[in-house]
Amino acid sequence: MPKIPKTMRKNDDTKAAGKKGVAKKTARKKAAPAAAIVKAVPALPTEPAATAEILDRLFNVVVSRKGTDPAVSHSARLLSRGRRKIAQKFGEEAVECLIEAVAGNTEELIGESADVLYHLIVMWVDAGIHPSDVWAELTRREGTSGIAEKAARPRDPLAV
Ligand SMILES: N=c1c2ncn([C@@H]3O[C@H](COP(=O)(O)OP(=O)(O)OP(=O)(O)O)[C@@H](O)[C@H]3O)c2ncn1[C@@H]1O[C@H](COP(=O)(O)O)[C@@H](O)[C@H]1O
Repeated sequence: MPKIPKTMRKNDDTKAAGKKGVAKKTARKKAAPAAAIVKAVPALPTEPAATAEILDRLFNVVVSRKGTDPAVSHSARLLSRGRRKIAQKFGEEAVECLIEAVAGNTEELIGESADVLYHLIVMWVDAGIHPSDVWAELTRREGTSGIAEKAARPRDPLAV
């Protein structure tokens, strides 16, 4: 076999693959584009992202439960029991929430916060309030400090 100059051997993949180390390098080089494609395709989400959008979704679910079987749906049961019961349940959950906050129980506070939000949404459904009404009010307030807002309120002349 005729002797191949060193410079040519360097560019010959077949030769290079036969050498330990060099073969690995070549393999890595060739695999790179495929790896990049795999990285570029995001994995399909198996469950919805845990964001505040859950509040809108939960509202829609609770609305859909209105008038359905109270034996099957807790929301339907609560809604069928009327405004006073709904408000009472919200109040109970709020108290449980503040108890956990004062006790410094972080995990329990998270759970109770979820209870409060769920019961608040049931209260909105009963009262005919749409979440977007509340989001609009929060947006209107955005950027206004509570201190400034309070100072701008008209003073009650009868206040002591
Ligand atoms: N987020 C909640 C949620 N949070 C709390 N709860 C229920 O709220 C109830 C609170 O328990 P309590 O013992 O305090 O209330 P209670 O059983 O009414 O007790 P009483 O005051 O009547 O004695 C429990 O049954 C909880 O399971 C909830 N029930 C439902 N949801 C959501 O609402 C969706 C629809 O639920 P259903 O309407 O049940 O289909 C569900 O898929 C969830 O996403």
